[in-house]
Amino acid sequence: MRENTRQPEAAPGLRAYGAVELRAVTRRYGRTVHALRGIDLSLPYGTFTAVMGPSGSGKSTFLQCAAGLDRPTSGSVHLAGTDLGALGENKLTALRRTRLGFVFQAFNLLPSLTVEQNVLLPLRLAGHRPEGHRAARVLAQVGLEGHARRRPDQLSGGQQQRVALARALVTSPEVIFADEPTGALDTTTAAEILALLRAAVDTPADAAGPGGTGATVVMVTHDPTAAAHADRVLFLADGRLAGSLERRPGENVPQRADRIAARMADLTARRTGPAAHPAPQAAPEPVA
Ligand SMILES: Nc1ncnc2c1ncn2[C@@H]1O[C@H](COP(=O)(O)OP(=O)(O)OP(=O)(O)O)[C@@H](O)[C@H]1O
Repeated sequence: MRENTRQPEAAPGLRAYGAVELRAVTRRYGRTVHALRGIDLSLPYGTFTAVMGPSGSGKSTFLQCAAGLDRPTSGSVHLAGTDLGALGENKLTALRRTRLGFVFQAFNLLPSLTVEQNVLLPLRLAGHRPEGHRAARVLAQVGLEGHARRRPDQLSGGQQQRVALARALVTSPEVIFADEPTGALDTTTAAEILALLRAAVDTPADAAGPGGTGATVVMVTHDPTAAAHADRVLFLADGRLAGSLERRPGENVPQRADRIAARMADLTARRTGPAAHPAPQAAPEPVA
């Protein structure tokens, strides 16, 4: 079900390229709003990256451009080796449907469809015959065995987000883009969803990446605890990368969340405090 644009499986040199690569990406709205001012990054296969930043810093714009939902004003985006700028709308849509997964804050399930039908929707839209066993596999993966015939309004919020995650996983996507996936959930349920995203990255059996890595996850969040589940947190400020934090070996989620919250507080203070004039120019840490 992959497109021809996909790179050969397990080509050793492929690992030299990221699953998500942005080069000098800018996005302007009209003449005056510079939502992204030149983003360069490479996210390795089988990694979990969180993107944080103050309100208006460009997180959603970044996610939209990285996921091929929006086109940059300048610069290039490569997903798993495919240059999105070289694709017309039809090919871009096909790539999104077959090689990417999406999870949103509002779940975005179709209320009139059963859980199984919702999960199989990406396969249907991609023109494949939906196979019940694939829905059963991903529903088991997210802990929803036995719920296939229910409708979304018969499920809790956490269960609905599990369905959305199963729907994102059903095509074994190379990259999963998540926009505030825990924003509408309580703390315990949020932790469960984050553990499932983490598992999608850590489970080679899902074989989404070349050489059998798990999925690559890119998640926008406001929540330091959610970001603490990622391998790396990227910080955006005023449309630029303003540093990153790496996961430290042996550090637990609360400790990491504290570090992330401190960095966010620092970014926000630079923006709003007396030192915020002129606009912050934090020296970006190099992003591999
Ligand atoms: N369609 C649009 N037209 C004009 N300006 C826009 C549009 N979308 C976003 N912007 C502007 O671009 C900048 C970045 O917005 P973006 O939504 O990417 O930020 P964000 O970090 O996701 O914010 P938030 O955390 O509040 O959701 C903001 O100044 C915003 O007002």
